[in-house]
Amino acid sequence: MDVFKLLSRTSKATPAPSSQKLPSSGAVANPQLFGRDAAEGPHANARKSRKRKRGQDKTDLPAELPVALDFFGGASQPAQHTEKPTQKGRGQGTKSEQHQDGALETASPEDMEESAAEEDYDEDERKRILRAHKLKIVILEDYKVQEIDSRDRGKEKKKRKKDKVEKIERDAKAKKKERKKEKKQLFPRPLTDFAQLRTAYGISPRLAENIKEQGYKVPTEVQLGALPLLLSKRRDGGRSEISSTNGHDSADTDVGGDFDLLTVAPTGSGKTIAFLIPIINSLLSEEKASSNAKGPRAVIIAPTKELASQIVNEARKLARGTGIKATLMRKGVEVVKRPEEDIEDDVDTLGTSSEEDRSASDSEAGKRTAKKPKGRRRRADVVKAAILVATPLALLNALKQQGGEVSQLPSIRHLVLDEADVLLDPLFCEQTLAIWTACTSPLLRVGLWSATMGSNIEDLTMQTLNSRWTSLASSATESLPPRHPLIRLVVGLRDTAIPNITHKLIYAATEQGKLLGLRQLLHPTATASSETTPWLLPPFLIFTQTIPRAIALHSELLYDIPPEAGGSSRIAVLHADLSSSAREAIMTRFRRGEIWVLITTDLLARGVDFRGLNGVVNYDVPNSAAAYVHRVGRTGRAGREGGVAVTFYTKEDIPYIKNVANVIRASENLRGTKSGDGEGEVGGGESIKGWLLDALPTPTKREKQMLKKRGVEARRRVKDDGGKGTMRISTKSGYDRRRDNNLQGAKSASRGRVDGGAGPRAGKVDMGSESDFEGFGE
Ligand SMILES: Nc1ncnc2c1ncn2[C@@H]1O[C@H](COP(=O)(O)OP(=O)(O)OP(=O)(O)O)[C@@H](O)[C@H]1O
Repeated sequence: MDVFKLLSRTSKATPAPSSQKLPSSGAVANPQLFGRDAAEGPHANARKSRKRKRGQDKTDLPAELPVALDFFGGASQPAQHTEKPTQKGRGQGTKSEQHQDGALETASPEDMEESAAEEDYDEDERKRILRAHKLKIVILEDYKVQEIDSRDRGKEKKKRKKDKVEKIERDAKAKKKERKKEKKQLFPRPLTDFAQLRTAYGISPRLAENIKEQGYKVPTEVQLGALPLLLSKRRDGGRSEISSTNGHDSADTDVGGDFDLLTVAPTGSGKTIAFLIPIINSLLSEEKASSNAKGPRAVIIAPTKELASQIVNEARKLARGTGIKATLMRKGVEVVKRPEEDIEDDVDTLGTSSEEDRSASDSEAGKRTAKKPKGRRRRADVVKAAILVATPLALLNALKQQGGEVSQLPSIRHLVLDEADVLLDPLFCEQTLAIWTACTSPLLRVGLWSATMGSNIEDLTMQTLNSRWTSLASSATESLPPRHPLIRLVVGLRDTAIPNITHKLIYAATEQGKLLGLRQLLHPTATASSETTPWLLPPFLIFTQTIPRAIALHSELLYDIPPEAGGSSRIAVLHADLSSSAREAIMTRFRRGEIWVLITTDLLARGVDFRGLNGVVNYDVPNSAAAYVHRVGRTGRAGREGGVAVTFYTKEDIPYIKNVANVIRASENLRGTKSGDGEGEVGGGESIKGWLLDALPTPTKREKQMLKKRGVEARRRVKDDGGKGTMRISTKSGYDRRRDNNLQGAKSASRGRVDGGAGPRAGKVDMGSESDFEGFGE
């Protein structure tokens, strides 16, 4: 027996849906992943003693749809995250408290304002809360200290003789190294209630109202840490709201609101509003100072059009009624006004839909580069919105002038790189850095956000900040403002999948095995008793390695959903080769719950928020550990329990599967799984045994790089696989093949009768039997 088969055997069967809470059954009252039971604030005990009101739990809400069908938890209602804000005790005007058991208790509006205003924490309390929520905030690079160092070094050099200079340099290097090792940790006052945004940070009342209308009440970990950091103002002459490791509120730790931020926080943890709220608030205060300011002052870059348009929607909801506008970079729109003679472009090159193809999954398209503009066109509209959201290529194309020079964007004060690690990955890096460099304001503040961030990204960020500053200094006509630090905020364990989902790693041996396994997921009743088959109710996503494989798998499964349940309209494929309008239409239908199974590539692996998604199937193993974290992070969002991530692997994947197995194990450890006994705290199990992890080969650095770049090589040869076709997904639908097989069977049976013999199929047609499939890997 193949030892690797055991990997799937050791995985516990996922509980049947009846006993399981699913992501599609609606929002959870508390979206936090860690430290939920850490009673917070001086009022925590008082609140605890209040009597819990009956019938306040979300589960008591009248359901419009049967739970199993309400995939998106009432997607039509804006306040779907928590309770309806208009209902008494469920939002607006009331404060709800989340207890360990998920029940809610309420407080009066007066209580809420009062407690939020009073809520302050001493240093120990801040530390305790931040640690309970697994938040770590450090100053990565403090340029102010560096500048003082280099000034001192200059003075020393002059004073001492030449032979001592070397020693000074050595000491300086050692000092720098030491500082890097002992990064100064910060303990900002945690945001434990959204009401504090108004009472403690004075955000615009309209913005506060919009947050409330979204139904957000309990801040997630990343919001708990990042919002106070980004909203706090440096208090001149006063004490900082942020204390540092050594407890000194000295000038060098008083970073209030003035720094660049690199944030690593789990998928679905609400990073989008964590960067949008401070931007909108800052734009609103700037607006008062210079109400005539026009054009974008904040740029948000995202790797795909789907994610960019989702961010625009979120921004519009938060900025409703404030006068701040958010817009998506569209074809033919300009960001800076250009002189008439410079207006030229090939409209087709703007916002090209193929940009997302540059993601690892569709990497053949990665060869495409920003096309040079050609031909003349008429003057286009100039973006007037304050917040511009774009994919890197679309924005760069709009900024390119005749001769390839990139126009500058001196008015941009906020630059956000959402999914920063992929934006700074070789595929997008050139474009992203060109945009970053084009933002020439010395007051620019950069935010880099992702669920995964390698140390190479940190290094690249520091390098970019340094080189940008050097070039600003060399071209500045007046003195530059002092440099601000770079801060890093990490929630939980870096590069780990969220702990609230169940992982299943299934050995399928061959491509045929994977198809069989997938069909078992689609028809779970047939295998209800199986120990190794997880339950996976729609809606779910299926990821493949390449576009042709996604298309082929879609054709294969087209008729697998019975007509009574909606048939082929329930299953769709989405990839970067489709037109923008087709992509938008599919996204809308999937969000509405009309499509149940969506087959896609890594195009949808990052950032895209389908709230009630019950699971993710990695039909093809992801190209890296980070890709796994992002793909599976499409389920279990905002703290929802019950999401399932199924990964099929074959013999070809074995050299690389350790990456995935390690991520699963780390995520299960995070969840509180006790090592060795197989029993988890949250109904999970230790699905990857230590000895099996040891048995798996560790991929070399080169293998990892190649995998990231190209995926499993054998799988790319869809047609050219030496005639064996082992990597091929049949493009004939299962239904058509069954019909052909049955026809074949009927013919041979009738031949058998004529011949007087009785072949194996004589007189018997097994409709739908998996053993009748002959098309796998044909
Ligand atoms: N405080 C909150 N309470 C409840 N729901 C929230 C809260 N904050 C955000 N959400 C919801 O959580 C979901 C995920 O948020 P978001 O898309 O910002 O996650 P993310 O951290 O950017 O994830 P990814 O890393 O996958 O991009 C969204 O549906 C959002 O509306």
